[in-house]
This record gives sequence, structure tokens and C-alpha cells, in this order.
Amino acid sequence: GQPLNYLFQGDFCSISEKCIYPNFTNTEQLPEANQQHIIQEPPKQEEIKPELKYAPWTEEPQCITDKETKEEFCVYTNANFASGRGISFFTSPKIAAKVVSLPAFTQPDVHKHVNNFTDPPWEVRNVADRGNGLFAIRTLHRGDEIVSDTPVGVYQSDAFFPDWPQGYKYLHKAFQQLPKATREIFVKMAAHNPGDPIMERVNTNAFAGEFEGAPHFLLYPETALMNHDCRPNAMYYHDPSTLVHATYASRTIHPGEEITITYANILEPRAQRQEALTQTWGFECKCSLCTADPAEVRKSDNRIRRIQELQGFLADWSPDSIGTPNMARELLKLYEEEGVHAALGTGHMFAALAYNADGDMKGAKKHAKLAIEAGMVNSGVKDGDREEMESLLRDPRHHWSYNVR
Ligand SMILES: C[S@@+](CC[C@H](N)C(=O)[O-])C[C@H]1O[C@@H](n2cnc3c(N)ncnc32)[C@H](O)[C@@H]1O
Repeated sequence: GQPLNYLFQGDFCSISEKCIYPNFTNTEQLPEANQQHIIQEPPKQEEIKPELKYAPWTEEPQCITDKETKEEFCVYTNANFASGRGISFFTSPKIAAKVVSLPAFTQPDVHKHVNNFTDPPWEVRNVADRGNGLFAIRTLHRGDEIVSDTPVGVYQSDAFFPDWPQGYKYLHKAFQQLPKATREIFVKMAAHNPGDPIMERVNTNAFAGEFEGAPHFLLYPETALMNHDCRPNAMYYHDPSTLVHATYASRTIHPGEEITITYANILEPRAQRQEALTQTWGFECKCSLCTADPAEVRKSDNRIRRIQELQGFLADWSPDSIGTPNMARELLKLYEEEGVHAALGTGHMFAALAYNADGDMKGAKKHAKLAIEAGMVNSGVKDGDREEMESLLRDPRHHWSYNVR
């Protein structure tokens, strides 16, 4: 897997004047696309069973075409995906063609251990100020898996722009074609605004990010039960080849504690974090740091500003760079004080490079090892970074960073 750069998304329909909310209360009776939109005709081979005609899709894909750009977006459903959970896409035919060759579709085994919520280490509880949340009922250790699920919906944002009412219709189709049990899971998700019931659930719960080279919204119903915290105790990865989204403890979590993730960049002062969450999500963050007394918030903000400054110095590899191993040590201390556990791996990576740049191979190797160990539960150590640390560990003297500062 790789760390997910996705952010949770609020307010999908951000161009408010374009947001028409047709009230589809009875999703069974969705109107068909009108003549302006080209509906893909199925091949006339009556002897072929419907589910084989469009394989791997279990329903005939339905498409709309943007009159201006001629771009096509279709609803594709595979009701058997991930042992019968099902999945619906609302995306371009080009992306759908790529998706079907992903291990997510070609190797069903990759979903053997996901979407299993028979004995989870958590329960859903209602929290004042922020609706439902997940609470640990067993002790979780750093690296323990908390939730791992597949999406029930993957929607390309551009698919909605050409014609909002049509977009809503196709979104409903994507929902309607899911198995009944999955539709029930879908509608159980929170919707924090009135309006179209399906779209609002997407708004409140979906991740937004690049998927197969285009912006998409990905809806993971169980992951969506976790609230945001500016000092979260869990972090997540998204594997674009299996579509699995997995969340792990980033520190020890005790029974009774709420399990939280971040929806935003937490290495920013409170005012910026609040603004980002209100802008993209439409809620005011009520986490303990955001609601701490002003003196605490000030201290935290000062640490964050220094963290940002140190990260800037340490990431600078220009000839004028002033990054030092001391700065890396200070950065690690500040991450610790600030409680940003998931950043530790990044800190050790900065430290490994800073030591090596100073010609201190012993310090470099120590921190490279720690960066690799931080591994999975770390927001900064991507696959490429890991390779980088491994090569530094093997031969620091021949690494590009040796003695460069
Ligand atoms: C993905 S859902 C999280 C689960 C949700 N609380 C529920 O009841 O299902 C996102 C919504 O939870 C609420 N929420 C999450 N984190 C919050 C926080 N730190 N402060 C206030 N509200 C929060 C907001 O209403 C937000 O729109």
C-alpha cells in the first residue's frame, strides 16, 4: 500500500448556484436519461446472459455525454465485487477499462480479509458535537489494523459538471444497482445537510483525490465512521490497485478512547486548520486541540510554526541550505511534544539525510533504520522514501546526500 493523499471531502457541489437537488425520495423510480444523452445500446446477442454481456459489470453500463466536450461518463456496477459487497463507478469509459484490469478485479483474493466487521476492536458511539464516532473496546497498538474496507462508490467529479440533474440521476443509478445490504450500509452513513439523500452522503463522507489520473470521490462507509482530530491516533493508506483503504493505530489506543484520523493537513496552526475544515467540509472542528484553552493553542501554534520552518530548512538541498542534524533533532522533539505520531518517520528521514549530509554515517544509519521502522504507520514514508532510506542504510558514503551540506 501507499499513503493516501486523499482528503476527506465536504461540499461536493461547491458551485452553489449549480447545485440543484432533485428530490429523489423514491430511488426505485429514477427517470431514464433523456434523448440529449446518448444511452449506450447493448449488443443484440440475446443468447448471452445479461451478466456476461457487460462483464465484469453486472448491469448494462448507462452513459451520458457532455454535449460540449463530447466526453462520456457512465455508471458501471459490479454487484459481486469484494465477495458481494458490490461497487459502482460513475466515471469515463477509459478509466473503467483501466479499472477492470486492476488486481481489485482480476485477483479476488486481495479482498479476502477486508470488509470484515464481525469482531472489530471498536464500537460506534455517539459523541456530543460530532455525531457518531468509533471507540476502541480493546487496546490497540501502533500498527494494529482498525478498519479495512472497499469503496461502495467511486465517482469522477467531472461527471457531474456537464449537467447536474443528470449527474444526480446517474449517481442514484450507481446507488440503486448496489446489492440491498450495501444500500443499507450506504444510507446509514451520516448526511449533515438536507438535500439529495445520496449526494449528501457523498458530501459528508467521501474521500476526494486522484484516481486513475482524474479527480474522483471514493466512498468508504466504515472508514467514514471515524471523526477528524487534529492530533489523531490512527492513520490510513489507500491502495489504488486493490481499492482497499486501511486504517492503523499510530500509537497505543486504550479501550474507551475515540479512534480518529485527520481530514486535513494537521501541521498548520489552528486558524488555518479550522479554515480548511470549514471550507472543504463545512464543519467547525471541535477536537480537543481546537477547543483547548487559548494558552495551549498558542503553544501548539508556535511549535507548528517552528516545525514548518525546520521542515523547510531540512528539505532545502540548494547550495545555500542551512539544514543541520541539530535541527532534525529539534524537529523530532517537536513532533513528539506536539503529538503528531504519524510524522515521526518523516522526521527520522530528515534526520538520516541531515546526518549524512554532515558526513556522520553513524547518525545517518540510525535514523534511516528508525524511518524504515516507522514504515506503515507513517504519513511521510512512501514506497520511494523507503527505498531511499534502504539505499542510504546500505551504503551511506555513496548516497547522494553524503557530505553535501
Ligand atoms: C465522515 S463523517 C464522520 C462520522 C460522523 N460523525 C457520523 O456521525 O457518521 C464527517 C462528519 O463528522 C463530523 N465531524 C467529524 N470530525 C469532527 C470534528 N473534529 N469536529 C466536529 N465535527 C466533526 C462533521 O459533521 C463531519 O461532517
